[in-house]
Amino acid sequence: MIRLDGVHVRHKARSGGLFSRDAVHALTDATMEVKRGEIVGLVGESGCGKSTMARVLTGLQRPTDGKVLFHGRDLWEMTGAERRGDFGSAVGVVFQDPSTALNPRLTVRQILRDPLDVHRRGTREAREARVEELLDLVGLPGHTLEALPGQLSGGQRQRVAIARALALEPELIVADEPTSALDVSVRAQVLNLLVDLRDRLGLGMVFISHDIQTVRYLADRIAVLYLGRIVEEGRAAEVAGAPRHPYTEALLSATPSLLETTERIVLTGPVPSATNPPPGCPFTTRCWKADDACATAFPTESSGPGGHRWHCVHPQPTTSSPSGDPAPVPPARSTA
Ligand SMILES: Nc1ncnc2c1ncn2[C@@H]1O[C@H](COP(=O)(O)OP(=O)(O)OP(=O)(O)O)[C@@H](O)[C@H]1O
Repeated sequence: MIRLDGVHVRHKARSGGLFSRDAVHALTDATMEVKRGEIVGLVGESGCGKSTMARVLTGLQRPTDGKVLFHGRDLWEMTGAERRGDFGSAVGVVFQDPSTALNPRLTVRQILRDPLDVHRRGTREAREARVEELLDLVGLPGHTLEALPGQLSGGQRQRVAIARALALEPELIVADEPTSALDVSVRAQVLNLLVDLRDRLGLGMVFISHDIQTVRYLADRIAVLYLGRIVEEGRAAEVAGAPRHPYTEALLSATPSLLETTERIVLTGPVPSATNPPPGCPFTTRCWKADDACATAFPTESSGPGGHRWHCVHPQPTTSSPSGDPAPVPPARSTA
């Protein structure tokens, strides 16, 4: 449905309010695709390029290089009207914080009707019927329609935001950390709702999170981002059950599940600056396996079964089954 082909996003770096000659490499050579009915999880630490990827996928950010193909058509060769119209209605976005994403002065009815009015969808009666259908889709009771966002709980507000994203019957939903601002008690409900909507509507979905254990629970495929690069990508069972990139293993060990006995890998130091990143593997400065071979050039792509691919000179051995079973306990280590 949608494919990024060698996408780069670079920004001009600023220092002290002035633009410098340096570039911020927010995304480098990103290639990935999302099929209909599939949930792709994007994971990585803060600043690794997740939101940039979301902006590229939703047409809000034009790549500096590379292509965004929607059903094979180059998004940036479409006219502005096509991009806003056909593409704009085919992609829905759910943001992290529903408190700031919803206009506090509009009722839920007005919030849900707004995209239908802007895109002139059907008659007035048809739009009203669609608004009620949307509320039903996300499991909210009818009286919610007359409420203001401030009168709803965080979980209910996020359901409204999801309903709004569905208003124009999109093919793709991009959800940028949609549960991070919510109470722990309602997170699972919102995650279940997203999976349920994918199943019922056959949507493609990109789910962005810094928490690989959450992503593993609902995604079909996972792409792991580090300093603007996709360092590993594949089916969730392989990436989370038998990771090949040390960074993926470190992310997995950071939030171990109750069933797993994998020892925690402590990554020391921050993610390096995205301004003029080093030519080699971006993970070199924090990797316990790094040697001179890692510092010279970005590792070429290696691949395994099911489209599993990774960029690492010293990949993790394939020790565990890709069924998601726990990997054997690795030796204790730290990058300190
Ligand atoms: N408009 C911009 N101008 C300059 N640099 C930018 C701009 N937007 C993003 N960046 C930089 O690009 C890199 C990737 O940012 P991005 O927001 O995509 O990361 P992220 O993984 O979403 O982080 P977070 O989880 O904190 O939102 C960061 O180094 C960020 O500082």
